This record gives sequence, C-alpha cells and structure tokens, in this order.
Amino acid sequence: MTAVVWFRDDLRVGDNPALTAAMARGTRVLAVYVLDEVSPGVRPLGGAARWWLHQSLQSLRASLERIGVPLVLRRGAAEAVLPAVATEAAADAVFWNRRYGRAERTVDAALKLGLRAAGLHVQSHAASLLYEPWTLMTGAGQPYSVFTPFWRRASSMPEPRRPLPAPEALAGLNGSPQSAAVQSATVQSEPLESWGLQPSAPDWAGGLRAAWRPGEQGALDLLAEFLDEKLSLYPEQRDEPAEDVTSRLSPALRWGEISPHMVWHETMRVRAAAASGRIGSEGAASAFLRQLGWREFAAHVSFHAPDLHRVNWRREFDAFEWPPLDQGALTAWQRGQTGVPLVDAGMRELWATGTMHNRVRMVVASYLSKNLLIDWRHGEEWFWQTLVDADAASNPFNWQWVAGSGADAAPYFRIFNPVLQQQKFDPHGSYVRRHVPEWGTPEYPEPLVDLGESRRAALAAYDRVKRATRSAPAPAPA
Ligand SMILES: Cc1cc2nc3c(=O)[nH]c(=O)nc-3n(C[C@H](O)[C@H](O)[C@H](O)COP(=O)(O)OP(=O)(O)OC[C@H]3O[C@@H](n4cnc5c(N)ncnc54)[C@H](O)[C@@H]3O)c2cc1C
Repeated sequence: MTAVVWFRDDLRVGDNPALTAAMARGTRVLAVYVLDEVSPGVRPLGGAARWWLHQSLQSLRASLERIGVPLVLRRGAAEAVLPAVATEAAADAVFWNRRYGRAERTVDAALKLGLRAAGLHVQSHAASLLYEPWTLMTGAGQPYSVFTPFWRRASSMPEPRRPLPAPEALAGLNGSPQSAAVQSATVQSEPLESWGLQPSAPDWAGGLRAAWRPGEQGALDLLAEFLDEKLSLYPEQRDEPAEDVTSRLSPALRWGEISPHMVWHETMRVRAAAASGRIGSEGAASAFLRQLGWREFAAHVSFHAPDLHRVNWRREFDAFEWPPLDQGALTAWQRGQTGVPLVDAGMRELWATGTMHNRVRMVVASYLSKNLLIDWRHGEEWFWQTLVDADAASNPFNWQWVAGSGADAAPYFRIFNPVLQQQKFDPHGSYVRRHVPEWGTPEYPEPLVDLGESRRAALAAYDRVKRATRSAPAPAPA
C-alpha cells in the first residue's frame, strides 16, 4: 500500500497536515509535485516565482529524503498526471492540502471525484490559511468587503490550531534513504533542471540569490530572527523602507515553506513572554499579526470574487476610461526611470531583488495607476513576473486596493504623493540613494509627468466614474 502526497503551495514537512496524515497510516509514502502550466485558468508562474520554485523544490526534496519520502517531479495537466502517478505507485490513497483559486479548485474537485471513483481514498486538509475563506462571513451571510470588521471577526474566533511537528521517518518503510531510492526507481521523476525554471541566458537571478535563501529552514530562521531582533521595532519602523525590520516572510508564506499557524503561534509565544517583561512587544505582536490578517483578507476577497487579476472588484469601475496605453511611460516605470526618486528606487529594488518594501509598493502602484493613468492590470502583471512572493490573491487584491477599484473603505480619492511619502518615510534619502545612486546628478532623468497636474487629471477621471455610476448600487457594507 502506498499513499501519495501531492505538494502544491505547501513546500514544507513541518506543520503539513496532508503529509502528517499520510505518514500516520504507516504505509509507504510518495511525494509528488506537478508543474501544471496547462490546466484551463491556472495562471502560469512569473519569472521570479519560477526561480524561487526551483530552489524550494530542491530544499523540499532534501527534507523529504531525511524522512525517507521520495519526491517525484512531473510536468503537465494535474488532472492527467496525478492519476498516472497514483497508478504507477500502486497507490491506494492520495492526500493534499487545499488551495483556493477557482481554476485550482476546479482541477482538485475533478481529481477527487475521479480518484474516488477509481477506488482510492482521497483526503484534503486546511494548511495555508488561518481561516478558510468560507468560514468568516458577515451577519447577513455575505463575504466581508472591509478589512477592519473582517479582522475583528477573525480575532473573535477560537485561536488557530497549533502547528504539527514534522513527521518522523517510518522504520523499514520510509525510514532510510535507500527506501527513498527504491521507491523513486519505480516511479520516474523528471529532472528538476529539465524544467528550465532558472534563467540562463542571461542569468538575471544574481540579486535574488544574494537576497534570499528559499526553503523551509530559511523560513524558520527568518521567523526566529524577526521575533528576536526586529519585532519590537516593527510598529514604529515598519513603514520605513531603509530599515530592515519587517519579517521578509512573504515568499515563504506564498510557497508554504512556513505555515501561518507556525507564524501565529511563535509570535503569540513571544507576546506572552513580553507580557512578563520585554516592554513594547505585546502591541508589536498584534501589529504584526494584523498584517497576516491582510493576507487572510486578500484570500477571502479573492475566493469570493475570482479572476481578481482581470476583473474590477468594484464593477462600477468598469466605466473608468483608461487612456490608450503609453508604452514608453510603462517601460520607464518598469525600469525605474520615471524621474520620481521613491518610485524609481522601488522599481529598481524589485528588479534587483524580487521584492519591494510594502510602503513603496503602494507608492509605485498609485503612481502608475493615478499619475500615469495606466490600467492597474499592467502593473499587476509586472509584479506577477518580478516578485518572488507573487501571490494570486494578495497581488491583484493590493493592486485594486491602491487603484481604487478594490475592497477598500476609501477608494477613490487616495492618491499617494511620492514626494511627501519620501519626506515622511525616507527623510534622509538612504533608501533612494541605495537603489538610485545617480539621484541628484545630471544623469538622473527629468520627471515623466507633473505630479500636481497628473493628480488633478486622475481625480477628474475618477469623478467621471463616480458621476456615471451614481445610480448604480454600492457593494454591500460589511
Ligand atoms: C501593489 C501591491 C502588491 C502586493 N503584492 C503582494 C504579493 O504578490 N504577495 C504578497 O505576499 N504580498 C503582496 N503585497 C503585500 C505586501 O507588500 C507584502 O506582503 C510585504 O511587503 C512582504 O514583506 P514582509 O514579509 O516583510 O511583510 P511583514 O510586514 O513582515 O508582514 C508579514 C506578512 O503579512 C502579510 N502581509 C503584509 N501586508 C500584506 C498586504 N498588504 N496584503 C497581503 N498580505 C500582507 C505577508 O504575508 C507578510 O509576509 C503587495 C502590496 C502591494 C501594495
């Protein structure tokens, strides 16, 4: 008897409910990862995400080998690949942790039916969210549309479950590296290198390699370092891009190298310790967990409004008339050549490292959609290609939040002024200078647009939507 564990957005062995359940049966266990870029509606990964995936799978393979579980890699439509692997492994059971995108759920539901019809035991688990998207609803039974009541409700729920320990190897079955070798010999794995996830000509990933250590251990180390050294500074300095006080856990959470349950309980442990001594950390812990709450809210909104990367969450925003795309302006934004120092610093940080500070993400998104009047979908797509934490829910959710079409209580009139934002959050210009060394010299470009004029034009365009849709019903309040 063999159990297959299908890994997806949960590339870890610790606190992995599907893996733990499969190991608890006491039979042989085979792990499989399917690179599925062909199932209808599944969004192909961007370049930086593909780089991350390569490293993370290497790390997962090593962790699984330590508990005697081989990792089989296959490429293709999951609906065909998974049953084939189950047959080759003579499996009688398949386990996975749930994912929440509409296209992915469609694939999973079909697989569940098909595998069960073929006589296999199929079990799915909750692993990547603290609250599954259908568990928190308003009193009227509707999804939440505003963060604060959503998080208030979440905070009134019983505490999220405790993380599960990594499973032990099973003696004689999954117990030795040899057994891993024997099992994988019967079920062929594609070489990871053959997937071409890493860039080669040119190799643009040098900055990513310098900035990140993908994999479960890297994530656990980041969490420990954050809680030890940065948490107490988090409330005051988390908006300052020059400071390194945020957790940097977003790619690890995106890929499931660490679970939100682990982050939650470790933070609560530190908070409890702080209550009996280290002043300041109690509030700091809540401020940090609230950010995890935004991740939950993005998943909730995206579950109830699929295709968020294409479709305006506020449908009245469909009436917004984007001017014809100015490709030159888009390219200048992508390359960090707009002549607005904070915007250019952020865009260059993104290109070099695969990430960007949250405050600066808001500023560059506002600048693109409001000052340049470029449809937010172009910015979302660029982030999708370049972020190592590119997330199918968080990315479009945040883009729409900034652009004004998203789930936000004050959508239309918020336009970030990048000059004031720099004065406030990078007053000494340390962040800007780090990424834009020629700032203040004749080599630095002139501003692409006048900030004041473009702001007025954006407000006028937004006003036209408001007037055109005055009679349209507003989304239900939370
Ligand atoms: C336009 C735009 C696009 C974004 N795209 C993504 C994306 O694709 N993937 C992604 O994970 N985050 C995205 N974010 C949210 C946020 O910028 C990153 O999660 C954060 O910068 C990651 O740094 P950190 O791990 O050090 O965060 P911390 O401050 O340490 O926060 C802890 C965790 O909370 C979560 N979180 C924090 N803020 C948000 C938020 N606004 N929305 C959702 N989750 C949040 C992340 O998982 C993060 O790791 C986007 C924000 C904007 C404005």
